[in-house]
Amino acid sequence: MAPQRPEPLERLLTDALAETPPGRSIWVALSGGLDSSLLVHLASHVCRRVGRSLRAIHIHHGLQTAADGFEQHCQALCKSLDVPLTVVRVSVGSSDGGIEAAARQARYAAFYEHIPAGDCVWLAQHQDDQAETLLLAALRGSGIRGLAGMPYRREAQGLYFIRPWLSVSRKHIEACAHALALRWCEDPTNRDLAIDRNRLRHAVIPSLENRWPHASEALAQSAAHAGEADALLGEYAQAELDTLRLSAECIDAAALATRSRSRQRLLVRTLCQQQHLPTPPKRRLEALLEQLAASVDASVQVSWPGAEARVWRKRLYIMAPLHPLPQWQHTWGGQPGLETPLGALELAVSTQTPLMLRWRQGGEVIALAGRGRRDVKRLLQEADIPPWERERLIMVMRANTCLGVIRPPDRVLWQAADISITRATT
Ligand SMILES: Nc1ncnc2c1ncn2[C@@H]1O[C@H](COP(=O)(O)OP(=O)(O)OP(=O)(O)O)[C@@H](O)[C@H]1O
Repeated sequence: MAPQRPEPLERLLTDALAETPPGRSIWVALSGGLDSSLLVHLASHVCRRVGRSLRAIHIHHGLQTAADGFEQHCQALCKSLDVPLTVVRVSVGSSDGGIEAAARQARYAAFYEHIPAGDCVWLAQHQDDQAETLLLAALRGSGIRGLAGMPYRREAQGLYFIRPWLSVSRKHIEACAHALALRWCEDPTNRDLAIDRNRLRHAVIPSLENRWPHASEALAQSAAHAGEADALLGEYAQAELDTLRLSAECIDAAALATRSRSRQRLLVRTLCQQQHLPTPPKRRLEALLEQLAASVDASVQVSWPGAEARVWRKRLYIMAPLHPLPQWQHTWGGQPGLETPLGALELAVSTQTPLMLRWRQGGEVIALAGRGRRDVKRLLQEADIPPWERERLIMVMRANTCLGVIRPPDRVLWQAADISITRATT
């Protein structure tokens, strides 16, 4: 392997710095493997040169006996570079995707918990990792989002994740590490061919490269094209959803039903992504689309893990699954921040006598200013509140008199003439 100079890799780090908000720290996600060990090494030079704050974070998964050795290596490396290191021990639970996916989940949860919002995390994945990710997605039958592989830059839960070396080959990184006589830890599981990614890395891709020497580069390039197409579709879908939106909660199902099937699929998936909900599996999605044009009175519900969709009065609602409500009622002195099963009630009311809060039971009547005594049921129908929400309203009661109807956490639907319920923030 011909030794490589590190300058091109350092230049990519300088480019990545431009993507990092000024005044915020950069954190190298340091596994202790070759790539991230080289990343923290070169990042320490680049950041020192331009006076940016650099830190490293190592997640100790505790999954293998070698894990302690990884931590010691990270400690020694960061000490030699004078880079502050945070080590987080996590316990890896179970996941449908196997132990690898569970470790990844635990790792990201640790990033979100231990890195301040607004900071930037640098990951050491490179072109060959991207090629593997694309092939894995294709073998799962993924759509364009999966085929886009890993993004260069992504924002999640207030953190910025950047992969500065996504366009660099593994060979180049390895040659640089050797040229610098760098030390790193070899993960013994990297050789385990029972793991899909390892099989691609050690058996499938080398065989492809025998015939097509630039196979990894070409696959990574395809992922980049798919990423661009995905982003573009996202922009179109976003603009179209804006025209279909009827309120913060729903879009026009009748208008959606007039679009082509492929457009409907894109719009429903984008709607889910906007709400940070999982997208429906193929069959569930088709079942939902079949029912988009249901009659006004029909009430359609299609569920999938982590989300559900409802069509009601020709409107499409997509939401997190509604869990059954527990038995609950509570005495309220009128102060904001009262914890309810649906979150903290951010409302206040000045009252001499304590009020009782409870779920709607039916039969409540409220005396409204200028409108007299009204059935809450009738008011809910007139206000077009969807049926599933009608059961999740909080009634403000004094003895048997209904004084207010609240949609948690802070929307007062109606209040009686002799009371004033206000938002705590105003
Ligand atoms: N235990 C960990 N602690 C902190 N960051 C990690 C850890 N494991 C992985 N990462 C980050 O996620 C990236 C991708 O993980 P992956 O498992 O593909 O890498 P690796 O082969 O373990 O390590 P390397 O990329 O350093 O050779 C790593 O480059 C690293 O930046």
